[in-house]
Amino acid sequence: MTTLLTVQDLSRDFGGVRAVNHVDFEVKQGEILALIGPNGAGKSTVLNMVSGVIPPSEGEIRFANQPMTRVPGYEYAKLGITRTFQNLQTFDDMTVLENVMVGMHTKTHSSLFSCGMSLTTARREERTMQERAHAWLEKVGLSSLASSQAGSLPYGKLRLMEIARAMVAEPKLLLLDEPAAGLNHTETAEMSRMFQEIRENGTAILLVEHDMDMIMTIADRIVVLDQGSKIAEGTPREIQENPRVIAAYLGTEEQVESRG
Ligand SMILES: Nc1ncnc2c1ncn2[C@@H]1O[C@H](COP(=O)(O)OP(=O)(O)OP(=O)(O)O)[C@@H](O)[C@H]1O
Repeated sequence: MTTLLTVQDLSRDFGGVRAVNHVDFEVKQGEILALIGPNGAGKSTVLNMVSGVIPPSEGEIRFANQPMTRVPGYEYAKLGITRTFQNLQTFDDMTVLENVMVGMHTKTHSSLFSCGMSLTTARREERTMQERAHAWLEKVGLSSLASSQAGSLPYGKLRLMEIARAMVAEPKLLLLDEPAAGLNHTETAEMSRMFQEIRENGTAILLVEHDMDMIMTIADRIVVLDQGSKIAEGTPREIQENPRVIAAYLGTEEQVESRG
């Protein structure tokens, strides 16, 4: 499988705190890679660097063989990386459809006035955008709520809306920060199925998540961080059996053994 994303020797300091410490991993085309670890392990910081929200202190990020360190954050969607956030980033006063269409601004031409586009072309582009947004709303099961105000939607549905918004840009790599947070069991299972479908359609996923059932069901590979450093990498089965990972989650190895 071709490598899509390469993270090499990546570190990030916040003042005197080293949040991420010399981390390496790769995401291959069309795979789901999960980034897990106890609270404060550095997962969101890695995701924020990979999505261009914050720069690394050291190290390199390459996407489709291109160094990303100097690429501004707003260019990422155009290059094929989109993301969702741990804390929802929605526009409550806009409709669900409009919220999803926001994800397509990088795919369309600039405004009618700035580029002198003809009205017919602009209308055609708007129609195409609407059709694509509707198609994604259907895939995430929100078609019937397209005209509802986003602010009126329950939390679980807003999470689905965010995924539709990230997917309308047709990314090669989708970054997800705790997509199952606050969802019930049924919603999490539905979301897991959707991620598998997204992978089958060729988009790779880098996922930060605490829900181990979801991770173990959908991840092809897992990278484990603890206190900023990578402590393990492997298949879900390898990770479940790794003593260093068990120790990081539950305390010391001795404690784990004594629990029997
Ligand atoms: N903007 C910031 N300023 C200062 N310290 C920060 C900042 N962001 C993160 N940190 C620190 O960096 C470390 C890693 O945080 P990060 O949020 O990346 O961990 P995480 O693995 O995503 O945790 P969680 O699972 O609790 O979300 C923590 O010690 C955190 O307090």
